[in-house]
Amino acid sequence: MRIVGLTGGIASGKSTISDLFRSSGVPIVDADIVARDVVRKGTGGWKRVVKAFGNEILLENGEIDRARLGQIIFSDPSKRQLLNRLLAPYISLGIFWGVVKLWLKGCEVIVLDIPLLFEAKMERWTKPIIVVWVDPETQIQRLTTRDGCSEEQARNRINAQNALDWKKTKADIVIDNSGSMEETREQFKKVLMEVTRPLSWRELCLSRKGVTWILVSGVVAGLLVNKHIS
Ligand SMILES: CC(C)(COP(=O)(O)OP(=O)(O)OC[C@H]1O[C@@H](n2cnc3c(N)ncnc32)[C@H](O)[C@@H]1O)[C@@H](O)C(=O)NCCC(=O)NCCS
Ligand SMILES: Nc1ncnc2c1ncn2[C@@H]1O[C@H](COP(=O)(O)OP(=O)(O)OP(=O)(O)O)[C@@H](O)[C@H]1O
Repeated sequence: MRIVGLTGGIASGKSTISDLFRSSGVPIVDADIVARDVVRKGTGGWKRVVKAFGNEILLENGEIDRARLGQIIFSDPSKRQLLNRLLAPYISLGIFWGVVKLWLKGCEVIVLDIPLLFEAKMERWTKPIIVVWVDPETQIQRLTTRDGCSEEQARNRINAQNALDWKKTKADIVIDNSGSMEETREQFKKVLMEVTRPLSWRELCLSRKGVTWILVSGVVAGLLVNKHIS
């Protein structure tokens, strides 16, 4: 199985690239969705977050007020570290289950869309690593437009992550998403070809097909040896 890492900065275009993968038939495990699921009302993650941040981060229906929690953690690094510490085990487990489910289905190439891939030190589990990059002005402009936040809020959010230029140096593949969607789609075509090239032996051995093949070969070899001895 090939586990491709997809990361970047906030509003650099990860979801946009994820959507292109999905519509090309490549399944995605989306860490933002996992992170939402693990804090649904009544879950273990929800209890931990409410205990640490108090009832003032709850909406009337008892769900977490994400906008409120976002304001708190993106303006206070110690609170952000606390939230990250509280949720990291739940998010990692959720991502792991996402991978297991796709493995059981027999998927051979999957993409993990993880904004904090490097920060959470998960990059060692993925190859290749794709970084979606944008220039700083475009990033601020897209973030303020999409989330309706001020430039200062946008900068706080950007600074809450490792620098995008640094992430770019750690990438196997860089998608420059600073231009038009058309330009991004053109780059994506090449990336898709690279990502869906035939699996290496190692990747094949890790896939469901490979594991089944190894098990069947082992059993057949065992039977033959047994027959030969007796
Ligand atoms: C703070 C929260 C409630 C804000 O929710 P909101 O719906 O406004 O944003 P959303 O979850 O869609 O995240 C948007 C983007 O913010 C960035 N981001 C989210 N959490 C963090 C964080 N702890 N540190 C740095 N950047 C973050 C990511 O780029 C993400 O794609 C939420 O982001 C959250 O629970 N974050 C902690 C969990 C986490 O680490 N998520 C990232 C998954 S790896
Ligand atoms: N090439 C592009 N041209 C114009 N707008 C774009 C382009 N790529 C993405 N956008 C827009 O920029 C915004 C951010 O993109 P997207 O949501 O894909 O980023 P993201 O990295 O997934 O964000 P987050 O980190 O918050 O999850 C969205 O409003 C999206 O429609």
